[in-house]
Order: sequence, then C-alpha cells, then structure tokens
Amino acid sequence: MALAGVCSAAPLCALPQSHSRTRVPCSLAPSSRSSAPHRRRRSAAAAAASGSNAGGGSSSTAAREAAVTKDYIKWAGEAGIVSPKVTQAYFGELRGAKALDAIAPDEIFVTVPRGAAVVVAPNERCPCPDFVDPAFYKEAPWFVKMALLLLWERSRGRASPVWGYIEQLPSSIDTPVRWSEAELEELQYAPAIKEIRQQQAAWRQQYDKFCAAAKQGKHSYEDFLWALENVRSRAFSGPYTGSSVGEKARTLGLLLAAGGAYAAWQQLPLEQALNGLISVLVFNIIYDLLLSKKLKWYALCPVVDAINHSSLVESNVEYEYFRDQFVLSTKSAYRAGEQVFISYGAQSNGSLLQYYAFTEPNNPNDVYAFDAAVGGQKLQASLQDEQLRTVLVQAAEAELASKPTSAADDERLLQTAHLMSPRQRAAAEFRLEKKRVLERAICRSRKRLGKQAAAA
Ligand SMILES: C[S@@+](CC[C@H](N)C(=O)[O-])C[C@H]1O[C@@H](n2cnc3c(N)ncnc32)[C@H](O)[C@@H]1O
Repeated sequence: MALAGVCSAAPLCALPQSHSRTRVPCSLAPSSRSSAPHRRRRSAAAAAASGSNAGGGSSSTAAREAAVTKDYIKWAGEAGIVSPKVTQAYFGELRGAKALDAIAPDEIFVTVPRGAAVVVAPNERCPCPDFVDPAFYKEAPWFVKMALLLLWERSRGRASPVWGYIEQLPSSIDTPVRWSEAELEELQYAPAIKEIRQQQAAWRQQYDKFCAAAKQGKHSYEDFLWALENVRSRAFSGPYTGSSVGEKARTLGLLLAAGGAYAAWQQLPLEQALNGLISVLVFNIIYDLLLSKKLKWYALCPVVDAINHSSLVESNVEYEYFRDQFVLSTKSAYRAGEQVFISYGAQSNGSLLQYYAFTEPNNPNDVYAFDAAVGGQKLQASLQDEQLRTVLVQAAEAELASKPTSAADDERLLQTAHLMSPRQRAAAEFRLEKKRVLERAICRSRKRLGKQAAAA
C-alpha cells in the first residue's frame, strides 16, 4: 500500500489553534470476493505454535488464532489504539475487520498513536545500529528499511513496543515474488511477468546486501520475504510532516534551557531570548507543514491495516499533526456485523496481485497494456480517430486470440477451483480479469465504431 498527496483538512493558517485537526492524508502503499492463495493466512504466532505454515481449519488452529487475536486486542488497547467499533474477524477464509457497531460516513473509527506504529521517515538515523550496519540502512529503499525494522522488532520479542502487532502478522503471504517461472507464465500477461521477475531479482539483491550488513545472527531469505511481503501489503505512505509536536516540545525544552543560559550570559532579558526561540520553533513547524510535502514517510498502522480492500469505497488514513496520531475514516456507512472495507488506492490488478496476492473482480482501476502493432505495422500518430480505433480493436482481438486459454476456458477452470493449487487459482483469476478488461474495451470500441458508421 503508497501514502498520498496533499495536505491538510484544516487550513495551515490554523496553526495557532494547536489542537485543531491538522491532518495529512495517507494511502496504502503499493485490494471479498476474490480467492487469493493466502486467504487463510495464519499469524506467525499461530503457525509457529503448530510448527507449520500451511493454512488449516482444525479447531486447535482456530483456538490459537482466537488467542492471538485476543492478545492483539489487549496489546492494541495498552498501546493507546482506540477502535471500539471494529474487531478482527474471519469472512470465510479471509481475515478482515467487522463492525461491532454502526459506523457513520466520515466518522473517525480508528485512532493509532504514532508510537504504536512502525514508521520510516526521510533522512532518519538508523534506529537499530546494533542490528544492521547504518550505512546499509541509510541507502536502502523505504520498504527495505521498514522490513529491517520489522525484523529487528521481531528479534526483540516482548521487549519490542510493537510485539503484539508483530505476533499477529501473517506468517507468509505467498505473493508472486515466490512463484516459479512456470507459475508466472500462467498469468498470461507479459507486463506483470516482467515486473515480477524484476522484483524477484531486486529483492534477492537486497537480501544479499542485508546478509552482508547484518550484525546480529543469520537471517534466512524466508525471514526477509516475510518482512518485505508484510511491508508491501500493509504500509501506508503520506507527505512527510516532520518530527512530531512531542519531539518539538522536547526540543523546545532544550532550547529554553539553552535560551536561559544564553540570556544569562548575554545579559539579555529572558523574554527577548525566548521570543527568538519560539519563532524558531514556529518556523520549524510551518516549514514542516508547508515545505516538506514532497518528502514521504511510511507507516505500518496496526488495526487500520487489518482492514481489507475494496475499490468501491473511499477511505482516509490521515496523520493528525498536533495529536501525533493516525486516524481512519470512510465515506461509507457500516452496520454492526458487516465487514468494513477501506481503499488501498486506485490499484490495477497487476499491482494488487504483485504486492497483495489477490485479484479484485471487476476492478475499475484495472488496465491492459500491450504492444499495438497490427500485421507488423506500427501505429501511426497521424491515424484518424476511427482508423486508430479500428487498428486498436484488431490488435486487442489478436492479443486475446494469442492466449493459451480463452476467458471461457478460465471461467470453466475456476468452477472447479478446489481442484487447483492456490497459485494456479490466483493466476487463473488474474488472467480472466485481464481478458475481461480487453473484451470490455473491444466491445465499447465496436459500439462507437458502429455509431460513427451509422452517422456517416
Ligand atoms: C492490509 S492487509 C488486510 C488484512 C489482512 N487480510 C489480514 O489478515 O491481516 C492486506 C492483505 O489482505 C488481503 N486482502 C485485502 N483485501 C482483500 C480482498 N478484497 N480480497 C482478498 N484478499 C484481500 C490480502 O492478502 C492483502 O495482502
């Protein structure tokens, strides 16, 4: 899931009202209805307790999962997370969040203090220099930094402030980064296969670098994947707003102490020295809010990230600057007992499969990219609308015809999905949706061509 764009629900000039809701929106970094291979993704703790990673439906597994959920809820409360209207629940095989009470549109129903989240901020010093070489941390991309933080926090066990969160994370997500070449080919979609191959190579490279930079113990590639997959399927990002007000207040305390000493030394009236210091502080805050929007920060927000995706809903994860907390609201209303959804952003099925391991049926953000050359001829920029459309329709039809299976074949296969491996099933769902995107585009274009011909 990526944290989004622009700033603040409250106007920036509202700065002096330091308890106004100055918020910065976030979105889930690069979405129940699909049947992803990892649908029943047990928590690391539940899997460890049974000594296996495979999903299972036994009553002892259910009991362990219930215990993990109970621990998680307890931990969340102690960490200051406020979410009285939602709880973790299973919807078939898929874990998600259930409304315990009616949730109104725009109501804030989850509040997560920054201290209960795992955060990567720009230019921040490596928080775990005993765990990994800070030089590697500094140069690593944000998702590797966050994966390192997860591994570090996990290694601390109950001493970690986020142990309750880490315990309930899925033990494995089985995104296509783990798939073999033959399994990837089943996707029947070249752009996705290419991206996943690149990701496989890049993650391996990062792992090798991590092994060289690790200062504590040995870490398997499986451990590294666990962390990266959780990060890529759960993190939010947003415009960076600088250090929190709490940190600013501590800085102010130091400045005041220094200011007092300075005033004494210079024989200046204390007030005058403090005025200067306070304006420095205000300037810093204004600077953070106004100028640092382009810098991004990333957060794993417990409870918020327990909620599944639907591209049919609108939701907001925002950071309240002055309260130093993340808050969640949606534009939808939910009744008690219903599954709650949020949006991870406008993501195509390519990115949903690659990072979240599922495909959303009828995803309005799905696209189909292909090389539109027909009969060896490249498209001419000078083609008129109608000609262009005709060529595109032909190219799209040729593309569909080139597939090893038709949409009807895939639909038939999926009728007996229980006979397929989870990866085969995920691949079939994905390629069927891609074919539907092409078919809809062809159908629309043919209609338009028909109208144009009738009008001529
Ligand atoms: C942010 S987590 C959401 C909570 C997660 N289901 C859990 O058990 O912790 C994102 C993951 O949830 C699953 N997920 C979210 N929305 C889904 C959907 N609409 N259909 C299937 N799986 C979904 C995917 O496995 C995805 O990687």
